[in-house]
Amino acid sequence: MEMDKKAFRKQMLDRMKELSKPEYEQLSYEIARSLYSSPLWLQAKTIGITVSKPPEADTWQIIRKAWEDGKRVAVPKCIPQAKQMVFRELKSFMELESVYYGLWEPSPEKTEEVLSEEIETLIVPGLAYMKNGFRLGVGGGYYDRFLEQYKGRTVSLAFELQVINGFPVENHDKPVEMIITDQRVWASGNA
Ligand SMILES: Nc1nc2c(c(=O)[nH]1)N(C=O)[C@@H](CNc1ccc(C(=O)N[C@@H](CCC(=O)O)C(=O)O)cc1)CN2
Ligand SMILES: Nc1ncnc2c1ncn2[C@@H]1O[C@H](COP(=O)(O)OP(=O)(O)OP(=O)(O)O)[C@@H](O)[C@H]1O
Repeated sequence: MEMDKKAFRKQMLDRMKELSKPEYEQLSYEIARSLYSSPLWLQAKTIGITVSKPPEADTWQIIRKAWEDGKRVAVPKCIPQAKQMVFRELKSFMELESVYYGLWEPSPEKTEEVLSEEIETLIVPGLAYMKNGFRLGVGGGYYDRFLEQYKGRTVSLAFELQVINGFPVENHDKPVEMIITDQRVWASGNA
């Protein structure tokens, strides 16, 4: 099972990497525009969001737009020993530091913690999704653990090619309410 997942993650990443830069930019832009018209975006004053690393759909432009719209942006910092995440308020990209795997995280010296209950809409990252909202993440279990106690709304952003028919789901997997792709919005009805 774990080996299956590992090979499957690599396969998904390889498929995402096949997007050309213009495709990546255009599809990311379409996903972002679709998000901006969603109540999950419009109604949230505080959003939780990761800082994307290609080939993940771009979130830098979404963070910028959130600031323009006067939203509070909370970005995760991982605590690897505990496999937990703490969200911290990002007011400038210059508050980011590169910790591992080329991921950008908020610097604890430059940012303040945002509590889970303050996040109204959480944008949940993943590599692959099923139409019913189940997702396969990068494998730390950080989001599955966070979602156990998180009470707000959830949405994932994905290229349509990441939405597939089936993959192994485990007991601890928590579906997202909605998946926004470059082509459509998949609502899970699982809220
Ligand atoms: N852009 C972005 N930021 C993100 C995530 C993401 O998916 N995308 N995350 C989404 O969760 C968190 C970071 N996730 C991580 C997941 C695993 C490992 C890690 O240490 N992996 C180990 C193997 C762990 C395992 O297989 O159980 C390794 O590769 O050695 C690190 C960070 C928070 N930030
Ligand atoms: N709620 C949880 N409690 C304890 N362990 C968990 C929980 N969620 C996940 N795990 C463990 O974390 C590891 C990674 O989980 P999994 O492969 O499901 O992550 P994932 O699908 O990539 O999701 P995520 O985006 O959360 O990392 C597994 O060893 C799993 O057993």
